[in-house]
Amino acid sequence: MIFPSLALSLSHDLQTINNYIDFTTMVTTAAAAAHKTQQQQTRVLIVGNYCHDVLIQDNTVKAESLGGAASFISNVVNGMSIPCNLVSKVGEDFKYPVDYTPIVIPTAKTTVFHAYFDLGIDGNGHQDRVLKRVCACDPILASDLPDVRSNFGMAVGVGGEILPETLERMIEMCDAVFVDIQALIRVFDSVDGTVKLVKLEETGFYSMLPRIGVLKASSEEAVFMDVEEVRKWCCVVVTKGKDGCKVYWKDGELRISPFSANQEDPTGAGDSFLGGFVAGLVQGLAVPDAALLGNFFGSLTVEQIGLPKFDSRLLQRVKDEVQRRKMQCLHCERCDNELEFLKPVGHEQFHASLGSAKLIPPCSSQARPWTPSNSPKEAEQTPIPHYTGQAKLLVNSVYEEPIQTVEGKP
Ligand SMILES: Nc1ncnc2c1ncn2[C@@H]1O[C@H](COP(=O)(O)OP(=O)(O)OP(=O)(O)O)[C@@H](O)[C@H]1O
Ligand SMILES: O[C@H]1[C@H](O)[C@@H](O)[C@H](O)[C@@H](O)[C@H]1O
Repeated sequence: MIFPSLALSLSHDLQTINNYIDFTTMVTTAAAAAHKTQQQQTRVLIVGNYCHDVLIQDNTVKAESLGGAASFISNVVNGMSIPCNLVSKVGEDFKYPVDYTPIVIPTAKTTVFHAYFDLGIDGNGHQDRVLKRVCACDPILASDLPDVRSNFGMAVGVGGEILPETLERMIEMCDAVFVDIQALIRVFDSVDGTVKLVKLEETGFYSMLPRIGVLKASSEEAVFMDVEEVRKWCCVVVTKGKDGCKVYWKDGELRISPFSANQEDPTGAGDSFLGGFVAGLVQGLAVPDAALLGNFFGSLTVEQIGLPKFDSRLLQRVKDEVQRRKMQCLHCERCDNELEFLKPVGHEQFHASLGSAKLIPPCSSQARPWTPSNSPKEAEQTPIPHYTGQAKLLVNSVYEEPIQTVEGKP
């Protein structure tokens, strides 16, 4: 049996059959390997440091929470019940309870970012925050990675912790590697840690592009690479905030529709997108459907402050929709081992089904009966001020300590 994501689309909005990709062998191999190990365990390896995020507006700390692309991504991947492995480094000051124990470096502190939401708006809404890395934990070395093969590797550093040797090792040990460009092109002001971006081709990572599967960038980051050049080597996904995303491959490109959202905090939207995208591929979706799942999780993330808490009924519904979609696409299997980049028939319907899942009213802690698997900690809610000053309830089960705020001392 062929891995479902290798299905050939019979879509009516086909561009031309010549657009069919033939260059993503690594992603394809990962999909095939994932299928082989499906009965055992698909391995997703997430590499990037956890961090502590401080959100600041009008000189006031609005919220503090666990951050780092690795935490947002594992939150989505776990939410979709996909097992994964995570390699991260923190200092002894790290107090968040997390699912994947980080490596604790006694001589270093946990990475900390301050995100200023009132410094960088340019009128066109292009830059919605200025980031400062005020503490940096140690880099993740090749020798820190597990000595076991993975199907999907995700290089998702935030503070410069991914070194060229780290990425090299991931390429060696993973069937396909997904990279967030923020792990490659960030540099940090030596005085105040302000995050600046450099051109991808000026980094030590550029020559590795032909050996990675997917490079994801936000539209602000995408201008730091030549998309037309890079798409010759690997698949490029550019996220476009409320406008969804665009997927580029060697001989085609596709815009993937967004989901509507009431944005509270953009932090982690790109990370959750990547988590949803990879979760979709692991589950056997074609690239456009997986990107839709990415948009879906991105839109859920912007609606909450900090690391989002996904409602369990919503997650169940999403898993059901993904299963249904997988079954729907089984009939259009393709015989050669290639990833499907074109929109499979029923893509719009899949978008509508996910959209309606967003309408499920959240489980309220009052409405849910207490059971041993639904512990009091899980139902804990913490008031947190809305960015506009309005009080807002956030489900806050992830943290040992509630999200810290200044005005709304929990
Ligand atoms: N306001 C929004 N409404 C709906 N969906 C959104 C919104 N903002 C982001 N998204 C979804 O999240 C994805 C990622 O968002 P975005 O392009 O802003 O990434 P990003 O700039 O990397 O985010 P961050 O750096 O804050 O994690 C988008 O492709 C989109 O699907
Ligand atoms: O927690 C956030 C998040 O992971 C963002 O994607 C990243 O850009 C920030 O640096 C980090 O503080």
